[in-house]
Amino acid sequence: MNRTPTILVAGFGTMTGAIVEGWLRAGLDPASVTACGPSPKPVPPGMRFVTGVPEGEFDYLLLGMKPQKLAEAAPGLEPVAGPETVVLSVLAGIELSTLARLFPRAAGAVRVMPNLAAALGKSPVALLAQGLDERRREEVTELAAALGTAEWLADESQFELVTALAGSGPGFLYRFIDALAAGATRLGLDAGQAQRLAVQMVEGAAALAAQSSYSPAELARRVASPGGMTQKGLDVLDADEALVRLLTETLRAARDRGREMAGAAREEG
Ligand SMILES: NC(=O)C1=CN([C@@H]2O[C@H](COP(=O)(O)OP(=O)(O)OC[C@H]3O[C@@H](n4cnc5c(N)ncnc54)[C@H](O)[C@@H]3O)[C@@H](O)[C@H]2O)C=CC1
Ligand SMILES: O=C(O)[C@@H]1CCC=N1
Repeated sequence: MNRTPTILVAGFGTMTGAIVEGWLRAGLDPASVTACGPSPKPVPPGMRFVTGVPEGEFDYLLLGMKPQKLAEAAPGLEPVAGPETVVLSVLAGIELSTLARLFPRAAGAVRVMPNLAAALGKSPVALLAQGLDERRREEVTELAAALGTAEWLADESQFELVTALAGSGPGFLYRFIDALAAGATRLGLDAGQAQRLAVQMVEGAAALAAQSSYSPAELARRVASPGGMTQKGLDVLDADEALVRLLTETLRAARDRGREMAGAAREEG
């Protein structure tokens, strides 16, 4: 990065905490990050927390409160979002037009959708922007890349679906891991051992999928020896496309809730 940008995090919670952890891990100076909110929160060494809204200008205002709290918080934050400030929002279901309405003087607005693996620099980071010049777009890409893999979207209509996949996705995967362990426990394995085996298996399998030249479908085929055990299990998941149908409905439900929240925020304007 050509400069160390100053960042105000409004709403220092689970997600923005993971983002800041990822940035610090990537070498960002903690003194360049300030967090603010209604009540004091512990922050990493070298970083500042201000109760309320601090004075001054920041290169970025990162919004991290619950989407339903934005309308209440925005008027107090607007004074810090001047013509040099880019608003970054991880808020599910808050559209660029809502951000532009609430922060009309800002240099631009970016929807950023990571997940909690941002803390490890291993999150996909979906991005969609309005009003950014090329220099700020490059800087935003670098800030996102420090958290994992930056992925610019061209079309806001896909954003809630991408949120369901990349943002909510870890929640679904954790449920899957839990279900694997629960299934093994029901079949007789010790619960703690089942959970350890399931987590270690997923860690290795995901790492392999991420670096392999084979697609996940091909990797599954390579695990399943013809006439062997894995194929019998896959047959259960594949019967009537059971798993694909279940996950399509899972993503649809999450996406539709995002659209609902977007509609509610639009109507508040
Ligand atoms: N948890 C996750 O995995 C992900 C969350 N997100 C988004 O991140 C946002 C926050 O979610 P979490 O971190 O899970 O929630 P959280 O409850 O952990 O964090 C929210 C923070 O906002 C603060 N806050 C409340 N009212 C405020 C106000 N008026 N001004 C400033 N700060 C205020 C709270 O004190 C809290 O620290 C949501 O909008 C969500 O859509 C996005 C992607 C993934
Ligand atoms: O559950 C939510 O609404 C947020 C969005 C993605 C992950 N958590």
